[in-house]
Amino acid sequence: KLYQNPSELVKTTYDYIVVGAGAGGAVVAARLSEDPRISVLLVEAGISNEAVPPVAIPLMGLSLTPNTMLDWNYTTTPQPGLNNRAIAYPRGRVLGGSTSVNYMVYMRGSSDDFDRYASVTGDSGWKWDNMQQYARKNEKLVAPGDQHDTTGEFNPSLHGTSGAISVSLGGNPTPVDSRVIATTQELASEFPFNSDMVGGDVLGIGWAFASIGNGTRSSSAVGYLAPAAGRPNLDIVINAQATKLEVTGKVGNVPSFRRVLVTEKAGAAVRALTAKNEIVLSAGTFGTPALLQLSGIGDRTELREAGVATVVHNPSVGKNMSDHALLPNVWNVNNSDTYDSVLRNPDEFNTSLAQWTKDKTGPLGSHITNNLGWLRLPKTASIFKTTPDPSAGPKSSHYEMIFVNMRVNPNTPAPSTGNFMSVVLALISPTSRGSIKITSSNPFAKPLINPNLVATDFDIFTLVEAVKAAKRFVAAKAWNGYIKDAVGGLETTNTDKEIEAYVRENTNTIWHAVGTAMMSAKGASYGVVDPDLKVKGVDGLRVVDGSVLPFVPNAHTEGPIYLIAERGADLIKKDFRPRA
Ligand SMILES: Cc1cc2nc3c(=O)[nH]c(=O)nc-3n(C[C@H](O)[C@H](O)[C@H](O)COP(=O)(O)OP(=O)(O)OC[C@H]3O[C@@H](n4cnc5c(N)ncnc54)[C@H](O)[C@@H]3O)c2cc1C
Repeated sequence: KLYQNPSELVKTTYDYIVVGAGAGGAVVAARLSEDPRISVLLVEAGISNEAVPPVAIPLMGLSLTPNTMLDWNYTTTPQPGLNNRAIAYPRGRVLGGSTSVNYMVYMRGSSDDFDRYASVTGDSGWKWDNMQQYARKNEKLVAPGDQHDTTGEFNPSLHGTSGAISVSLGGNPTPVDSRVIATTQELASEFPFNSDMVGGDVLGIGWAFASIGNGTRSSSAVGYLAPAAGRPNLDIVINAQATKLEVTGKVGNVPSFRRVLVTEKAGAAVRALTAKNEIVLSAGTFGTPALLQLSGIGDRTELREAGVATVVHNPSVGKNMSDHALLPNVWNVNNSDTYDSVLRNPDEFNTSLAQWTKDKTGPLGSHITNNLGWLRLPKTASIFKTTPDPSAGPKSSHYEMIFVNMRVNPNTPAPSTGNFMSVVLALISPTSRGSIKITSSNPFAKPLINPNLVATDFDIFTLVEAVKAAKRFVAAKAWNGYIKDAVGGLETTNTDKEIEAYVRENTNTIWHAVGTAMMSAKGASYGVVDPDLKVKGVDGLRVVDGSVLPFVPNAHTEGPIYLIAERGADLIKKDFRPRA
């Protein structure tokens, strides 16, 4: 049953309480409640995804954040690597979490990523080969919106066809796509074609998948919660913010945390809810460490400064944040068939909306990108003299190229005229690490979020090289007559020094922060959760969301987090014993 706020809840005790209904929490709540013996309450601070129709419309994803009612509306601390700019950091505050507001690029990561998670945690269950069963539980490959012939665009044997999330190739061909693919033939040694990036080797350029089915967003709310919502053993409460976990006893000499305080908003009544088995934290890379810290689990000095009494001293809580920095590069193009005009011209928008409403096709039903590329610095790059290669392995990249049939730039408003193409770069194997910490015991006060983007020599080096690679890419003959000129500052970058200044002035984030409650081996001297996702040093708490990933993967993060959550749900189910 769906409750509109915590005061409506009839029951206050469940076997499991899951906090946060995003990529992690929706999976856990849906999978646990498959077992009719298990009662589950899913607690979500935000509203229903169905309350805001544009959530379902793929290209309107661009308008859902930042600074909207669907967003936690975070701003980072000033970023030294970005000329001290403080940037917006959106996070979904809605059923589906960030999967209801994100841009829907769908990937799994590289085999190296998961093999590294296994080796860092000492748990072979996180290995790529073992995780493929969960990829299949997650993915339901469906035809693209325009039903085009997809032969040669992917390898069907690698995909799931009966999972929870609808996944498809781009449903609206753009003038950019064929030129990108032609460039992979023309400049094959530097930019080879990858026939399918979900197979574990991400390297090369190929066709992109999106969590879109029938021209509609397939979020964790749509794919996992909607089919489970009628189960008598699953309750979901929205407009319900968890503000604190409370100690309910001791097991051996460690404290149990089986009570969570929940409220609709500051000043509203507080409900105390009890989990007989476990509380599962799925509040995301910012929400989960913040809730741990508010509850006295964190670095004791930071907690003291925030006015919170320490229950468990763990200096790793909120640390080790790794994120993909994003740098949009934009060119004017000789073609009026770009998405720029759909989004700024009311007549075109209304025509497209009518088309989408009729049959879910057209620009609004399409994905922001039809092609992606995952690339490495050359082995001979000078940076490797001073920095060991931070990538997860040889099938993993240092930077990504995202090809977009419009101007993308989160830093400045779109101009009122012009047609554009963007090669958006993302820094995939950063060596910078950031952090999050609360500054007050007030759960409604914003935490300090410091992704610490582009803070190292490796990160700036890689982005500068990536800009040069993007320029080489669009200099291919395939773009003759299409690309006019670079804009947004790119046009005046010739030397490495000029490119560096441009990078620092224009880089943002692609919103993939992970790692702030990282997994590590049992008994390790660092880390927040064990490989079974149980919080170290306490009883009754697990974390299942992006915060457990020790390194940001070779993927847009929803896919890998879905996989982690599918296995996490399996681990929890295996441990289930009815409790009085
Ligand atoms: C604008 C944007 C674009 C993105 N684009 C892509 C993309 O194209 N492809 C991709 O793969 N990934 C993308 N991502 C990233 C991806 O969506 C996230 O990595 C992923 O959803 C994170 O999953 P999660 O479960 O860790 O957290 P979330 O999905 O963020 O879920 C956390 C949930 O917990 C809730 N919550 C937090 N605190 C509390 C509390 N105290 N009490 C109750 N509830 C709470 C939140 O409201 C939210 O619903 C994007 C993200 C953003 C913001």
